Amino acid sequence: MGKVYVFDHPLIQHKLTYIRDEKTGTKEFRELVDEVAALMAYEITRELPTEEVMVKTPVTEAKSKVLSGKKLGLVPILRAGLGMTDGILKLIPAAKVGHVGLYRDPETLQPVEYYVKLPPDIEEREFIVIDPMLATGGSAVEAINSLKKRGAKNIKMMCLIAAPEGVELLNEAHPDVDIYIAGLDEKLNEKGYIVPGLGDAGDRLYGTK
Ligand SMILES: O=P(O)(O)OC[C@H]1O[C@H](OP(=O)(O)OP(=O)(O)O)[C@H](O)[C@@H]1O
Ligand SMILES: O=c1cc[nH]c(=O)[nH]1
Ligand SMILES: [Mg+2]
Repeated sequence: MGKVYVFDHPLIQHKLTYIRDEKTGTKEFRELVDEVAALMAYEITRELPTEEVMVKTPVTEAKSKVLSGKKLGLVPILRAGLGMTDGILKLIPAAKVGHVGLYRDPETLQPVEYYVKLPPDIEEREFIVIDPMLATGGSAVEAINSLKKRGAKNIKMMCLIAAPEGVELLNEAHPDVDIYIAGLDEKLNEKGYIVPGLGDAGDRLYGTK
């Protein structure tokens, strides 16, 4: 069974409150999503392997650690996942970025795939799939199906807000995938929106309706 981590860091929780607030406009919403994504990336990368190198300081030579060159791939689910990508890249600028384009059919709530482009070396790469919203879980399951079909073996899922229904579906479909969340909410409403949630993440990021 995949592990589920809910980040209770005060800065993440503080910013998430303003992301949820309906009074927060597009510009501030985008900035806050970017900031929370960076803070989450800081927590997620805690276990990255390091190696010792020698460095010459102005005082002496010393052994010091650097990241040991693990191949990382970020995979935002279009559109809304794009809103978190730059924040993560600020901390991990060498990560490659793939894209999976999916939209959720408003009637059936089923994901419809329209685009996939991934970086090379899929089998050795560690992927982080990014989407602010894990609602029914259908989009995340489909995006990860798409990655696995192309050879991906090591995948994490990162989202701002999840519904219990989405966590359960993702855990069932992909028990090897750990899930990282800023807020685990109460439920879905009859239209498949997360309650209390933040509304439609894509629309709030890009000012569409
Ligand atoms: O867990 P699910 O029930 O599948 O719902 C979550 C999906 O819905 C939203 O995307 P949307 O379909 O609105 O596309 P968009 O990002 O282009 O707005 C969201 O960004 C997720 O991808
Ligand atoms: O609450 C939700 C559910 C799906 N997609 C969103 O953007 N918001
Ligand atoms: Mg949307």
